[in-house]
Amino acid sequence: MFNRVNMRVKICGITQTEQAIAIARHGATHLGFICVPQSPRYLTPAALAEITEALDAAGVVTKTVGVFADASLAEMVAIVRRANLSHIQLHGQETPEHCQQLLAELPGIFLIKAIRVRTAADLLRAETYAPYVDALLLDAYHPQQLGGTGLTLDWDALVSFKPACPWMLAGGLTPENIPTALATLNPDGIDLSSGVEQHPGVKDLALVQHLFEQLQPWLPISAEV
Ligand SMILES: O=C(O)c1ccccc1N[C@@H]1O[C@H](COP(=O)(O)O)[C@@H](O)[C@H]1O
Repeated sequence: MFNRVNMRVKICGITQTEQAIAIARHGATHLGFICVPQSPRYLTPAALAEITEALDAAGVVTKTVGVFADASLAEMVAIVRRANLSHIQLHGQETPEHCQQLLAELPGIFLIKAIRVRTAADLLRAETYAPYVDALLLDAYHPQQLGGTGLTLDWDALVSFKPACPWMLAGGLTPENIPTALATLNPDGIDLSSGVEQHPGVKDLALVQHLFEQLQPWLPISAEV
């Protein structure tokens, strides 16, 4: 078993202040907030800003990730500024050109491009984003849902995925399957949502604690990028 340093651990789909604080204290390096109105985990900009202000007030140091899907540049800029987010995750059909426009508008933002993987061609497409983003994220494909599906990727099909930037594994990760996922692959980070949830938007803090127990062999973790 390898001992991974600089592992990023993102817990996504958080909607409650107390849970955000607790999850960061468990060791999450990145907290994800869904800014996609169709999602059952959607947070209004006001509710998101309330949570990030509470994190600051509690002295919690963590990266805050706004998850968007095909949102307008103006909307993303407004929400990032209002909630003082450190990261944006693009989970829709955004192109490398969109990534460049976003970085020009928000210099200093950390940009994660999510690719929903169906075929090997999607992995090649993912690599074309590497010059324009800080990290890639691979998620499972679902025909009707953009994310938070609980579906896992075919990890064996990802073993040769070595993009020219850090990458994070998502899609159906749970405290139980995370050791196998990390032993199979060598991602720079992991991202969990429904696998540590009671129901959409409400996390199960016992599962979050179990996750970090399972991650002990891969610690220390790092919030870089
Ligand atoms: O979680 C959502 O509702 C969501 C909606 C729209 C875009 C992305 C969304 N979530 C992303 O899904 C993956 C993980 O999902 P899971 O662990 O399989 O439940 C993660 O990248 C979230 O950011």
